[in-house]
Amino acid sequence: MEDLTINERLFALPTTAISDATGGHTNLNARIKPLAEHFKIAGRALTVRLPDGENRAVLEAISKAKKEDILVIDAKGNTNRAVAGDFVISLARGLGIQGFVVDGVIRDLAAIKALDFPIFSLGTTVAAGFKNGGGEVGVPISVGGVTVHTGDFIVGDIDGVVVIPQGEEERIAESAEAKIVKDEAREKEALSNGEESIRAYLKKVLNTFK
Ligand SMILES: O=C([O-])CC(=O)C(=O)O
Repeated sequence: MEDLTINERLFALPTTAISDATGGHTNLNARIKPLAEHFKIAGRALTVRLPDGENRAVLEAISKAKKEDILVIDAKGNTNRAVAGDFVISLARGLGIQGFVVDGVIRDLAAIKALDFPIFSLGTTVAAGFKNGGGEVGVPISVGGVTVHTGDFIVGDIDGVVVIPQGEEERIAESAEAKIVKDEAREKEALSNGEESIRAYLKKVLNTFK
């Protein structure tokens, strides 16, 4: 694994293994889902806190983001007003932003799918957000029931989104990688020989919990 960067290592890991490594305490609420099944992200958070129904601060965040950042947007669970549509998403994509995680909704889903830009959100709506201003970029936020700081590591895939607090990523990657090796060995043991090995595996596990 020495040759891979931490981004590459975490990108290669399923969120489920990362959740096992973190203890599952920093997984976003399951309502925040990828808008296409193949969407996958792994990178640093840049946080955005929006006033209810507003979205102008998303532009400020796009202008401040570094390449490969993931915008993590606290829209307070508002499902009536979009934090972005295909135009704003195109701006983000054009500047090398990796994806959005939104405790709220976006719009123009068909065009966004065509852009193949990964978004994890509560879903979609038709109405644009208000543009009166307000909101903050880079402050601690609460998204999907989890506190997120700028610089925390975010990984998202078909199962959902996990947060790794900044500084924990090496330890969590190592632990998740080890878990995968262990799970593979367990699967091999249980499934190698049909019913016989399945029964033997179940017997062993159930006995350890007696
Ligand atoms: O203007 C907005 O609020 C979002 C929008 O429609 C777009 O980005 O295309």
